[in-house]
Amino acid sequence: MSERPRLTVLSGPSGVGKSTVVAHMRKEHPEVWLSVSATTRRPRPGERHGVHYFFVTDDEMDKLIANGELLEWAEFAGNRYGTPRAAVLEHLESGVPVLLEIDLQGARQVRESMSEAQLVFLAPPSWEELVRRLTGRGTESPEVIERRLEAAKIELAAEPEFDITLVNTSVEDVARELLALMNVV
Ligand SMILES: Nc1ncnc2c1ncn2[C@@H]1O[C@H](COP(=O)(O)OP(=O)(O)OP(=O)(O)O)[C@@H](O)[C@H]1O
Ligand SMILES: Nc1nc2c(ncn2[C@@H]2O[C@H](COP(=O)(O)O)[C@@H](O)[C@H]2O)c(=O)[nH]1
Repeated sequence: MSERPRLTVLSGPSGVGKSTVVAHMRKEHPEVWLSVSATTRRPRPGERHGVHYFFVTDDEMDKLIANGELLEWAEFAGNRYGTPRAAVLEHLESGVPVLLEIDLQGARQVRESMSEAQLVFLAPPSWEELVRRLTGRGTESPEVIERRLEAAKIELAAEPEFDITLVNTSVEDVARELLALMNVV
């Protein structure tokens, strides 16, 4: 019987490059299963329901929370986000390496409920580069960027809570390091 893999959580400030790194990693290693979160945020152009997120209404999110269907959930910059519990547990049970890409509040909840999880913090090379990336992505209004940068200050201060920090200078390097941490390569 294969050993149950560890759950890996990837967190870090908005715009640091989490999705970019994960997409790069999964191009070469599609066997890594990335949890699809539920969110009340509106889809960005190109985002698809069930692929990037499950886009839900406030009422639907209320029900997911009330029914205990989320492993963790948090409010981030004006929207709610949560990880569907059942799919995560099923994939771990079947021996698949599982990755969650979630915020600091979610990472803290996972640490409480699944102590075997490894928590990885993705840090920017500098504050200026983080601002450049978040602004340069062009997906958020100036007001939302401001909220996300306020959250980023709190997230950066929480870095010591994580098991390991990777600095996202090179997408390729970080993707390789993450795969090694997940025992995939
Ligand atoms: N190593 C890198 N060097 C330069 N630009 C990068 C790097 N990694 C990511 N980027 C760019 O930074 C921007 C933000 O990346 P991405 O959307 O992956 O961030 P994120 O951490 O997933 O953000 P969020 O938490 O808001 O979803 C994108 O435009 C991406 O192309
Ligand atoms: N606690 C959770 N945080 C999540 C989840 N899914 C995504 N996120 C985090 O939210 C912010 C914003 O994401 P965006 O797609 O709107 O840019 C980012 O830090 C994500 O990692 C989740 O299920 N739970």
